[in-house]
Amino acid sequence: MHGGRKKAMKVLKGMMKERMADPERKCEDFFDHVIQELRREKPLLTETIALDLMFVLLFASFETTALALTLGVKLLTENPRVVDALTEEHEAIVRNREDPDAAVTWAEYKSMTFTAQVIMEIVRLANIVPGIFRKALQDVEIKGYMVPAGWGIMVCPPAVHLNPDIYEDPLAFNPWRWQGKPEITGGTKHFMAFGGGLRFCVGTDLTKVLMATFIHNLVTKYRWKTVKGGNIVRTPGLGFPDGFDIQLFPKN
Ligand code: HEM
Repeated sequence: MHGGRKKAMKVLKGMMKERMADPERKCEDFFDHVIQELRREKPLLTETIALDLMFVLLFASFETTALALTLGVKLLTENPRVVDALTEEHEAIVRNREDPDAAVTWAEYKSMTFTAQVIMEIVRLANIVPGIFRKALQDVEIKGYMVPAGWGIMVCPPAVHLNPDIYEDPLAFNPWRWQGKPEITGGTKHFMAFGGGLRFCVGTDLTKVLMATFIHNLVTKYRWKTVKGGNIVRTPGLGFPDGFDIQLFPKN
């Protein structure tokens, strides 16, 4: 991770230098907006902070979604019943389209009831973010323990998501456990894969759309088999030390 960060920072630094040197450049993406801010007389951030921000955002958006999908494909591979139910949902969507090759529409996305349950179940088990940090603003007593004001607190979402008192047979990949439950749009005491409160993940809806679109294409267009890897480590973040390679075959 440390080496990876160094390499990514080098690439970002290079990009920043190149873009800063080109005053004619059009504002095309978020990095350009940050650079525009840096060009102002009194910028809100320094170059170092801007680079850290770009790195953290890349990590928070790309790495999280990719990891969740990797674990998702592994869980689907091990649970063919879930793949069957997903295939049914998505093939019905394609059948109801005028143009079967058209892209997923918003209405179609909103109709993916079972897929939404699968995504909840993937992120519950993935526990991509194993710890969330907060600070006690005042003395708080919890179950007889006093947390003094000013102390740092690490909230541990996996302890909630894998608690058998909250989730029956917690290690089982069972999307049906979410059936009929109201949609969770923020963090709750029992679900905090995207954090909660003021710092609730801003990318939640985006990542759900990305995952649903990926699943849609996977189950309507392909079959697949595992080629290698798939072993999981928690250090404490989720990792695949030997990767997870699959081979895709066109469905028809
Ligand atoms: C499976 C995918 C994802 C998971 C599990 C996830 C998880 C989280 C969690 C737990 C937090 C709260 C951290 C805290 O309270 O300290 C968070 C915050 C955040 N996430 Fe995500 N995230 C995901 C995808 C994304 C995506 C796709 C983006 C951006 C496009 C994103 C951007 C952010 C940002 C900017 C914050 C900080 C919000 C703030 O502090 O106000 N995340 N995420």
